[in-house]
Amino acid sequence: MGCLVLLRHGQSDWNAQNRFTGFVDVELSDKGRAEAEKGGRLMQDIRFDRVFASTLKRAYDTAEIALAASGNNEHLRENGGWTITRHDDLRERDYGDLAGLNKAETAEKFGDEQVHIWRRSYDVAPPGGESLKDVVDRVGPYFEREILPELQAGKNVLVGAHGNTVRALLVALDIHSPEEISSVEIPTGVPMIFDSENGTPKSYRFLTGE
Ligand SMILES: O=C(O)[C@@H](CO)OP(=O)(O)O
Repeated sequence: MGCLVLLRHGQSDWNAQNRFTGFVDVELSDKGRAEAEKGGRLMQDIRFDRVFASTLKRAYDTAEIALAASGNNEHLRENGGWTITRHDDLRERDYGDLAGLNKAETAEKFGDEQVHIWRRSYDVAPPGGESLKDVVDRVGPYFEREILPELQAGKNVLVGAHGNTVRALLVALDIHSPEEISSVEIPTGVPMIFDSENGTPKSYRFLTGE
């Protein structure tokens, strides 16, 4: 079994502004680029065979910055870029009508409880968007079809992901239950390395360098 690392993107401009982002293709902030570099340095011992990312630039930019900073993955450079398999199924949860709104202002308007339900419930979707369960239903099958066979073939795999796609994968892999996942928060730019059992990833730890 190869090694799996999930990497939530570094801080984005809209994370810094506390805005719902979802499918909107925003840039990394300077802090986010620095987080991606630090994450890459912490992965200096891992030589990846395959890299996957969402089609949103904050995810693949983070993966590229981290690969460059790792110093151990030059074989993945191609034509001035990097060999990364990008797919829409790995995008952040669609926040629908909330995309672009400030989270604190939205909580003032609709109440903290309603905003918490939109952000962290398992099966309630924000207006016009996806619930976490919807994300499990698109990320889980993609993982099983495209990523798991690579791990089972002994390949080391990096996935440039998003907060809610990581949370969805932790449910899809049965590492956290739908109840537990509502209180799980994923830090930006910190690699998550998985241990496997019986051919599937079963537990994880954050690589913080501490
Ligand atoms: O806005 C978003 O797309 C996500 C991740 O930044 O937010 P939240 O953590 O509130 O689900």
